[in-house]
Amino acid sequence: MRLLRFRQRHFRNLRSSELTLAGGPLAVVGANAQGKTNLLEALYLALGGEVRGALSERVRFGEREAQLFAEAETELGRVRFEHRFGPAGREVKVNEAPASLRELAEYPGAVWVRPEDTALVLGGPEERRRWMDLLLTRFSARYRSLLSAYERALRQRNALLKGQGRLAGLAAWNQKLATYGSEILQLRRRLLTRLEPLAQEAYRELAPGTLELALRETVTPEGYLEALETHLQEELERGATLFGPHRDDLKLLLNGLEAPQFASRGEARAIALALRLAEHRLLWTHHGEAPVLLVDDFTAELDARRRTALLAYAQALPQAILTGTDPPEGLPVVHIEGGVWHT
Ligand SMILES: Nc1ncnc2c1ncn2[C@@H]1O[C@H](COP(=O)(O)OP(=O)(O)OP(=O)(O)O)[C@@H](O)[C@H]1O
Repeated sequence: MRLLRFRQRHFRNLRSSELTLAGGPLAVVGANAQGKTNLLEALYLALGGEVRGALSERVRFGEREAQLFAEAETELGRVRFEHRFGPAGREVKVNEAPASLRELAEYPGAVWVRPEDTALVLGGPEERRRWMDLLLTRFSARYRSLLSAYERALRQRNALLKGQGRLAGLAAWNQKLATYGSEILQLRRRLLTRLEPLAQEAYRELAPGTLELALRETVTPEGYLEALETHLQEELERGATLFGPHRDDLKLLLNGLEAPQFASRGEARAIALALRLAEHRLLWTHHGEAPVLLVDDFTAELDARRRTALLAYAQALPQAILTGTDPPEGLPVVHIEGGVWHT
């Protein structure tokens, strides 16, 4: 997939309205706080990406609504994406017709690599769960529905465990939770089988050492219902559901050691980068065409070997956009200052 044209209005500090893009790698260069991250975030959202926090925060201070527009070339032909967001919510159109996030997932979109990704390694289990969940929703519309059905059932069951309702209703919620939860576990297992070799390969290219990925599950799909029934007393005491995908974690082992506890910052950055590149490769295989690779602050915490490997990967893609305070050698450059860009 290749982004050909991008337009924006009132997105954070961005002032220029239009950017025309060629294929291959491109560097966006500027001093701190000039809008490099904002531009990448805008491109990511324009191509269907999902971000944390309210979209209304992305509207320029003092304005009511922001608009993003992207025209891309895909194997299915030219596609035009339009987004409007503000206090009234988000409106998405694909080729002028209203569309849902679910429909956006039919395109390769973009993968966004950021310094904050180290939280995938050094942060808590919820960071890694969220990453797996977001990735799975890009492959499977069913996963998206399962996840929201599971979360709804979990809230209801937890309310009963906290004494807000009649316990007689618990059996029905156990059944629902076990049905949705088991399928979620199966889909996560399938994801991991495909993801692990890709992450290992990516890590080998970036740094010495061996990376392993595994799920840390609180319950198996087969034993789910029984676990809910047999641990009821403990769950009543704690007022929460203690088993299921909402409690699981993605185990990251570097040379056999738990990375969240033992990895250095540089190693954590390399592991996080390997996870993102694995995500990119997996989406590429799934769609049969590469997502646009967006790399924010490409020099951040990467040593020379890692930078070279990342640059080599980016240069071989149909399109990659990298930001930094200094231009990487040999790449076409767009300069950005005070939200205004120029080539
Ligand atoms: N909703 C908004 N409206 C207007 N300006 C905003 C909004 N949100 C963020 N900004 C401003 O955008 C500016 C640029 O931020 P951005 O993160 O893109 O910088 P950057 O070029 O990536 O810098 P760095 O190199 O420091 O990471 C910041 O000064 C920030 O205050």
